[in-house]
Amino acid sequence: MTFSFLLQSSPLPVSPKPLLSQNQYSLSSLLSLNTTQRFLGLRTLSTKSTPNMQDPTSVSYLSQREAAEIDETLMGPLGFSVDQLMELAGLSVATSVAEVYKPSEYGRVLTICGPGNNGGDGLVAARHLHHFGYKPSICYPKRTPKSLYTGLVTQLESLSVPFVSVDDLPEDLSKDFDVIIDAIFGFSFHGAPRPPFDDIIRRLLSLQTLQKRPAIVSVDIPSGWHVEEGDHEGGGIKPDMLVSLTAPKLCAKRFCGPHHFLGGRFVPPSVAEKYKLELPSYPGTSMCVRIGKPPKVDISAMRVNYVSPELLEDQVETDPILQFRKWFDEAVAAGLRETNAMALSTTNKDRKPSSRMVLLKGFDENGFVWFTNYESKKGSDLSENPFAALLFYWEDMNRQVRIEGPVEKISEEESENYYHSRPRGSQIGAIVSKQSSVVPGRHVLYDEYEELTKKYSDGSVIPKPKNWGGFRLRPNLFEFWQGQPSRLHDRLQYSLQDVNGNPAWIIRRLAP
Ligand SMILES: NC(=O)C1=CN([C@@H]2O[C@H](COP(=O)(O)OP(=O)(O)OC[C@H]3O[C@@H](n4cnc5c(N)ncnc54)[C@H](OP(=O)(O)O)[C@@H]3O)[C@@H](O)[C@H]2O)[C@@H](O)CC1
Ligand SMILES: Cc1cc2nc3c(=O)[nH]c(=O)nc-3n(C[C@H](O)[C@H](O)[C@H](O)COP(=O)(O)O)c2cc1C
Ligand SMILES: Cc1ncc(COP(=O)(O)O)c(C=O)c1O
Ligand SMILES: [K+]
Repeated sequence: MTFSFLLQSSPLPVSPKPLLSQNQYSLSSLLSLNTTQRFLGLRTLSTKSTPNMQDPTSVSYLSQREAAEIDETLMGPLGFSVDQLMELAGLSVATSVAEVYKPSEYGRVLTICGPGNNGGDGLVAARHLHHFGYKPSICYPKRTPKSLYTGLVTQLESLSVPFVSVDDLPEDLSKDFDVIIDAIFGFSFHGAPRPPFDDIIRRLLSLQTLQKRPAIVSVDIPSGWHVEEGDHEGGGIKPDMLVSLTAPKLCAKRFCGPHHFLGGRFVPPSVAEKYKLELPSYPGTSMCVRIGKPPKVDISAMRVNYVSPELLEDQVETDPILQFRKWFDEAVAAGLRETNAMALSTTNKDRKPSSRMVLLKGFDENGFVWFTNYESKKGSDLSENPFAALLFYWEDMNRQVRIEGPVEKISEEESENYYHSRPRGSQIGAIVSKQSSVVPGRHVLYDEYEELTKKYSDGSVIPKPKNWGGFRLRPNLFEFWQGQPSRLHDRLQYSLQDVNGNPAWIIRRLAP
């Protein structure tokens, strides 16, 4: 089964999801699942899970001369070719755009390309955006007859990306485009814009008075701005996004739009040292990094309109465990992070509820298993009221699964087996953590951790604490939720009922 999920979302940053192909859930295969999850955790922690926001005051800015010098150094002694740098610069622009403006909402992208390398970056960005699912158009009035540029044009033509002449550009650019990429002038701009770019920049300026207008993304320099002094007279374009390449130029200090990104992940340490460049580190494998504060958002206006395939009664499995397995498989195949993370809700004897995330470590017809400290808050709740609710939310698939039922401890043997399959550090962590109790400070945990690490450095077996082990929830209720437009979601509930003296799963559709 293939999926085409459309998220119509507000323009918030999204994270590229790493792919994995882990597909085992029996208790016997817990070790491999665990390893994959740890690997993912590490990878994604260093990529996008923690937004990499930079303090703009800690970033260095380049003068026009320095920018040109770095360019010459890269393409001279450092052995880069202009094609290479342009490819990486254009890719950075495309990935920055994709971080903020989703193709489902901002598909129609006009790239306006100037005569120099800034224009070349625009051509490359348009090609990548095409492959990312956008519908780019290009306006490239002063073509450079060099093979690098004619090659880029040929590549775009082979993708049927339309080229629009200045005369054919609508006077009002707001109707036909959702994003306009300003790749007109870069750091070699000087003086006042000459035709036809003066008129194009005027059209970009006239957009500013409109309420609904395309987002303007400037490559390296907002075109028309002085490379060092920026929009010092205040009459220039006000881009929504600036993608600085290599390092921000001095004019970027005057950029006050919501999205400032850095791209051009190719600066070698020698260049960074020579020009005393203080630059943010790129997260994970990303080609861009946000500089500056995240944009202010209106929380009340944050919403996603879900668009997904229908979930119909005659398509689902009659056994909810099989249906869960199907959705779990699909979530894993889609590369979702921590597919096995679930919210666990418990109540205490006073009927007060409490929720937290735990990791699912196995499921089958006997139930759903997770591991924890039996003396934790959740452990104490479950001893007072052995019923719980589990909740999975697979955001990228517009899916939610609710599972409810009675809970019991799993056997000591099962807990022992799982405990010893965990990384030794986590085994020691479980001994150190008197989970849910008050700790006077971090050092208390770390001191004991260090001590035990030394004690078990010979590789000997780390004994499982008596109070650590698994719980199993035996489901009597499932609900599979698939988000749909206008909040008319599909909800199929499975409840375990007695039918002629036999337990049977009854499927009912619930109102959204
Ligand atoms: N590591 C790096 O550094 C990397 C740099 N990269 C990219 O290169 C960009 C710099 O490129 P660049 O040097 O080709 O200059 P750029 O600004 O695109 O245009 C110059 C053209 O504009 C023209 N022009 C000038 N003023 C004008 C005016 N008033 N009105 C009209 N035209 C005017 C000028 O003509 P001229 O005045 O010389 O006759 C010339 O044709 C940089 O910003 C970044 O985007 C990345 O690709 C890779 C890594
Ligand atoms: C994604 C995620 C997975 C977690 N998995 C577990 C887990 O499997 N077992 C566990 O004891 N705590 C896990 N935790 C920590 C719990 O959420 C919680 O902080 C801890 O168990 C204490 O909860 P309690 O005081 O309500 O008992 C996880 C946290 C997150 C965010
Ligand atoms: C406190 C605690 N215990 C247990 C787990 C489950 O970890 P593992 O996959 O190593 O069993 C987690 C996971 O986040 C956790 O935070
Ligand atoms: K530009």
